[in-house]
Amino acid sequence: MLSADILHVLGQHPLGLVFDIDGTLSPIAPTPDEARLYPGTENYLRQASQFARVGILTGRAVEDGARLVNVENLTYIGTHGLEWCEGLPASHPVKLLPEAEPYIKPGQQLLDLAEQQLVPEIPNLIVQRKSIGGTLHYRLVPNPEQARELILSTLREPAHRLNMRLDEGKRAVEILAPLTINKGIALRSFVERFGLRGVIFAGDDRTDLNGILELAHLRQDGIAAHGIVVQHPDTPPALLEHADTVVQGVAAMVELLQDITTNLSNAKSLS
Ligand SMILES: O=P(O)(O)OC[C@H]1O[C@H](O[C@H]2O[C@H](CO)[C@@H](O)[C@H](O)[C@H]2O)[C@H](O)[C@@H](O)[C@@H]1O
Repeated sequence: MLSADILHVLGQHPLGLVFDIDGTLSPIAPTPDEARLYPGTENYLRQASQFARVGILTGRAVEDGARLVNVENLTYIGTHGLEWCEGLPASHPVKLLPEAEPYIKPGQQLLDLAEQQLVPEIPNLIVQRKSIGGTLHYRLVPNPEQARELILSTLREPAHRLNMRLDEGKRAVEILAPLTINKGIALRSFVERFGLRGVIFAGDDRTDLNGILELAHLRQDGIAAHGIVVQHPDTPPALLEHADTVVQGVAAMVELLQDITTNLSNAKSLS
């Protein structure tokens, strides 16, 4: 059953629904390429897009996130807010924010360095390249904690020199542009771009905290906003603290998405 607050948000027009992918709509998989949407998710997203603006807000590159979701007529926002695509990239242009462009080359240099120095040393390390920077995945390496330390110690100085930023994700080190753009700023841009009066955002990890925190600012601006956190054993406590709704795992998140879609569809048929 949907809470009164979610029902209130769903009653707003125009309405936005924004989702993280990994850990939210897709269970965490051993490698990024093995990740799949939870069964049924594509259909619910497709249905929801008939009644609301649906956004996919991910740390993956747009091309990669869109390959995984593969639903037309959604807004794909990738690389933690740096690239946007209105629809699937096969038929719509991917736009990189202009302020991110100076960081393409330094990001490539750091990833080249990782491939030269870290890949030969760390068995099963995955280097995932994005338009800006990328991610080093150490989930499958024999000694993950040792690998994490080696990655950070090898890249810290070059990252500083090249004016890039390192951060950490789930069994991963992220190479990022030193920009203040994050999922919170991207979420606000999405709301403003479509003049939304209501928005629901769902996420599960530390990069999603910026999105969840931005909802309070949107509420101050008169937008009905609701944050859903998908809880896993390693969910950062700050996310749970600021959530409006907490669901247990991806299956429960997709069940909630189904309820939201059904509600929107019923409301439409009554109007
Ligand atoms: O901030 P997010 O939008 O959640 O993106 C963070 C990273 O998510 C993906 O990696 C994670 O999921 C993989 C598939 O389940 C898993 O194998 C990996 O260990 C996780 O870190 C994605 O591949 C990265 O590009 C994102 O940066």
